[in-house]
Amino acid sequence: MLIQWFPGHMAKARREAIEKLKLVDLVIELLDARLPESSRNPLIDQIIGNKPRLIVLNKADLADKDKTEEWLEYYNQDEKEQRAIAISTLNPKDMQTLKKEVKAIMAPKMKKLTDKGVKPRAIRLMILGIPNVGKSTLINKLLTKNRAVTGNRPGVTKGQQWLKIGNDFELLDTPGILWPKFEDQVIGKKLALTGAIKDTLFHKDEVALFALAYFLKYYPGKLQEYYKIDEKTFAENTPEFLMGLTTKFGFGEDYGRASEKIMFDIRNGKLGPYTLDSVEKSEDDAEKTESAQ
Ligand SMILES: Nc1nc2c(ncn2[C@@H]2O[C@H](COP(=O)(O)OP(=O)(O)OP(=O)(O)O)[C@@H](O)[C@H]2O)c(=O)[nH]1
Repeated sequence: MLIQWFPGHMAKARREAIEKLKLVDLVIELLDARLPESSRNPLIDQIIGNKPRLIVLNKADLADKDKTEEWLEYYNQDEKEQRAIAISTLNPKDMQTLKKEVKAIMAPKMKKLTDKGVKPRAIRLMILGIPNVGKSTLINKLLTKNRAVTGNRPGVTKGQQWLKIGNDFELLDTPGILWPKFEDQVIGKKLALTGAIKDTLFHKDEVALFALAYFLKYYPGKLQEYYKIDEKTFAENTPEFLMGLTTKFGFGEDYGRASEKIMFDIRNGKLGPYTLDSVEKSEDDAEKTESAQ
């Protein structure tokens, strides 16, 4: 579901997310592993506040493994007091890892409750993230067996239901959907390329040119292999390169059609795994923001 975001939608999404947060013990902040920073909502820390959270980089099967490791190291630095894992909803084992992590984060709180004599209860969860990061897929995958709805609990009256995951967890059946970042053109192109925002917000050629420039810089071998091009075909100048590929595809001068094909191929991992955000860049940006304040 792709939404055009306007201030009214953003305010409503924020309000709804905050309402849901009140009902849960822990929030799963779902990100796209191919763009861990660009797929975060700009106000996420404010919205989640001190609520325990597990950052989950989803679609790890489509992302560059080395970069995913770097991102996990970055998010799991001790001083950040947060936990992050990478998963793919295609991998059932990853669902077990996710549950284990949630339990580990919640263990001290749950122990405190049982020490006080409170009967042990299921951990209540919700999933929160921008469009297209895989929220609905994750909900379905977590519920492979024992799909059941529990009644008589907060939330149910608000048109939501708790879904039971075994005996240990209850999950809100509707995820929190937040708006993506769009104040920055580069982030916008990354989001369009991976399908998180409508690619019609940009001219198709713009997104394809951005993608080609990125792959030429970081993953030239993937372009070479998938499009079967030799080194000579690589033009320094990306528009020229796009023109060369259009001819190679047999699309004449239809650069729009070639751009669509390139976007489709990259979005769907045809060229292999890739990551569009880098930890170093993110650290530079954080420093710039701090020094500007
Ligand atoms: N390769 C891959 N694709 C995935 C994974 N998880 C989800 N997807 C795909 O990503 C697309 C979006 O997934 P959804 O579950 O609809 O995402 P969502 O966050 O609920 O999207 P909205 O309803 O727009 O908020 C679908 O085509 C899924 O099949 C994953 O781990 N790997």
